[in-house]
Amino acid sequence: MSASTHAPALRLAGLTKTFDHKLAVDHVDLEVPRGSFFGLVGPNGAGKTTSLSMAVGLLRPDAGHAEIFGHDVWSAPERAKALVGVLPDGLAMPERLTGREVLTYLGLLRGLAKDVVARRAEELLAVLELDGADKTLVIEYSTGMRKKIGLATALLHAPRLLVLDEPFEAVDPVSAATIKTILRGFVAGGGSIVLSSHVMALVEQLCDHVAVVDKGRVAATGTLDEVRGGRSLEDAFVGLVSDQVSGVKELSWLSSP
Ligand SMILES: Nc1ncnc2c1ncn2[C@@H]1O[C@H](COP(=O)(O)OP(=O)(O)OP(=O)(O)O)[C@@H](O)[C@H]1O
Repeated sequence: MSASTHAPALRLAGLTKTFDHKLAVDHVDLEVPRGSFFGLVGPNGAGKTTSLSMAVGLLRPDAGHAEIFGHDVWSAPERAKALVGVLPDGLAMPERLTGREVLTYLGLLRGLAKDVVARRAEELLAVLELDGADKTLVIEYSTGMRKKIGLATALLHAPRLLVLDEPFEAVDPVSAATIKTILRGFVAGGGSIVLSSHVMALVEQLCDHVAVVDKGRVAATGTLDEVRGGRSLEDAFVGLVSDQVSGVKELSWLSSP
């Protein structure tokens, strides 16, 4: 499946979503350049997961568009979804299958040849250090193992864009280093990545572009250096969402008498 020549890897235009009269995402515009490693950061409840879910066709927006390499996620879903690998928040997995069975099932569902699925599943399980758990059912996986098998399912069909919601959450440092190497290699090979994270140091380490989302809106976006403006990303982030930080009251009853 080819990607349209000049379009960005991901383009969000006016994406909006309301839940029960509460505006969760408010006219979000965002461009993820091809070949970029793009970090999405924001406070709890800022609208990151909702935006990413709409971006990849998991949640229908109330208004706006999402395009993956120029293919509209809602009017051309087959083209768009062939080009993207997704690690959603709280990924639902077939719990009574082993990791290898999950990969085989999803690979065949994607239309990959049986031998291709078998080879890639073998490599992914080995690289993500899940081969030891090959006989283990997903229901017995730890949270970190679930993240890793989720990442494997996102990579299986060799997408050109990865959209990863908190890929490092609950992942141990050794596995995190492995995942970082895989993701850097993916970008070095011409792929594009959007990931959300609360860990600023990790975003600074990996990403070349960043967007800060706050209260359903994009508060800042650009290259990492543009958004940081000579500060650490954490300081820039806190500066952009500072009304929440300055409003924190001390819990006097926690102090020793
Ligand atoms: N299915 C839903 N039903 C009702 N409200 C929702 C639903 N999903 C999200 N929301 C609300 O939308 C807002 C944005 O939530 P979202 O999960 O997108 O934020 P987030 O930036 O990903 O947060 P976090 O960093 O805590 O994961 C929040 O106020 C949340 O309570």
